[in-house]
Amino acid sequence: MAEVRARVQLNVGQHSHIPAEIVSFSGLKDGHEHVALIFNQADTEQTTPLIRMHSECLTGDVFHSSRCDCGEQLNECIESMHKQGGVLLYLRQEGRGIGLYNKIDAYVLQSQGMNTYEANNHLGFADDLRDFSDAVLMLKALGLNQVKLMTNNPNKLNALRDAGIEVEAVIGTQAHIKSGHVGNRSYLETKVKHGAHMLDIKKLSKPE
Ligand SMILES: Nc1nc2c(ncn2[C@@H]2O[C@H](COP(=O)(O)OP(=O)(O)OP(=O)(O)O)[C@@H](O)[C@H]2O)c(=O)[nH]1
Ligand SMILES: [Zn+2]
Repeated sequence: MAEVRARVQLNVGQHSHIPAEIVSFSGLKDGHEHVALIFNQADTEQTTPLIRMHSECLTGDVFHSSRCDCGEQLNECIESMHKQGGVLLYLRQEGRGIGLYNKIDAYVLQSQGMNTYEANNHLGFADDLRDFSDAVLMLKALGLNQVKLMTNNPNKLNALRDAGIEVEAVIGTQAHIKSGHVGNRSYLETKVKHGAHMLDIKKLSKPE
């Protein structure tokens, strides 16, 4: 069982204009400082709030790197939750759980032609090391057993359903495509073809 440790107001978003609360927890299992952002008090005011489990991506979330779509997904999520309320779980699972330095090593291999999963495997890691059990503990600590989930990743849906959280709807995020030599098009295509992601592949293969 995890519990809310502290909850405090702050404004977020690209212009610090979106009111939210940040929540810390006690009793999480994996030793990382995961946090929740709550919009419009959705945890107490809504029976089935929109939620997102967002895995940390320093390069994408902070620097808006061309190699992925994480920062754009994060902004899209914050804007949606500003409008309709929601709970954003920001999970400290950098690089699908392999950590930042290993992710940079994987990028080196991707620059040499491997795809994102091959690079992980070449470094001795599974395709995806993430475990969403702390996310489930966070939802339960907030009293949430019934949600709408914002994702394109079927593993996240399965993780919640397996833990007894009722997922009433899955809302995909948009395809945020960046072209060019170190763009994210082939990264997103690989996630669709080999990772069963539910992104619209036609949009990805369409020339700009
Ligand atoms: N190992 C590795 N991790 C990456 C790479 N590109 C992005 N990541 C990480 O992948 C994770 C992406 O997380 P999420 O945004 O939750 O995404 P997702 O599994 O694609 O699912 P949704 O965005 O919910 O559809 C972050 O932890 C990133 O740091 C890469 O090339 N290699
Ligand atoms: Zn990223």
